[in-house]
Amino acid sequence: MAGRRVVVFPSSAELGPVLAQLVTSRAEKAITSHGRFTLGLSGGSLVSMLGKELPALPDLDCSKWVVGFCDERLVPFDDPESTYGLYKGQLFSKVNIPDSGILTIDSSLPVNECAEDYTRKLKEVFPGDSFPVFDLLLLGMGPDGHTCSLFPDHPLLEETKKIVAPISDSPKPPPQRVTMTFPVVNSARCVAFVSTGGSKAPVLKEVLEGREGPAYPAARVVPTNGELFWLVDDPAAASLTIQVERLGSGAKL
Ligand SMILES: O=C1O[C@H](COP(=O)(O)O)[C@@H](O)[C@H](O)[C@H]1O
Repeated sequence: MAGRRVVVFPSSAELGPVLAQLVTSRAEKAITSHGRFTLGLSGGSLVSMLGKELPALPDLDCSKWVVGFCDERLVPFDDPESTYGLYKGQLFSKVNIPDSGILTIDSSLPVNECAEDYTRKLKEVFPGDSFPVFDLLLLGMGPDGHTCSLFPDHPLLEETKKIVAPISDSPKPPPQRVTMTFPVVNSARCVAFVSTGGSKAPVLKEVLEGREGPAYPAARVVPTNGELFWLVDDPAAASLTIQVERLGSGAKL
């Protein structure tokens, strides 16, 4: 791992613009080095933050972006729980990512086939790699320490072969989902968690400062060769005792 950076902002209002800057700086670097930018998106609170910050950037050009989903809920795209559906309304409709560059699940399939179909789509985009190497993955973390749809104590935490796994018993609704596995997450060139709000404070402390017993899913995100950022706000960071960086909205990562 290139080193973990824990960066604390006064609030999500200051965090958002720096997250957008991180995305565009890694996009520029990737396009210069290999002609395209591969980005994995998570759902939850990230959707509205990215939907607010990215379209507001002047001259944002997403024509060379390829976007996948770190996890997705198996519901129709017009269901309010659909991560793709939410991004479509709040982000994709406002920026110029080509439709062919948005890797969606086929939500009409049963969950196992949906995971296989999404695996095939990822393999087409990353031919030759045993696990896809995304330029940037944006992750969230639930108050239970889950990330993607990798939940505490679930057998999927031990998955080492699959790129995408189905889950039918998600403790957080909806129960059927597909998720990238840890080998994919930990192969990325850069991973950034975004965690805001006081409800995340207890688990953030456990994840970043360690605890007895099995590691929370979010604590298992340790990119083999990539960068790892934790971008958090003051309420989420309230219980931390480790050294952190404190930045404001004009910062560059
Ligand atoms: O269910 C999910 O939750 C996590 C965390 O969401 P947040 O709203 O607490 O940030 C999210 O990262 C994941 O993509 C989603 O499916």
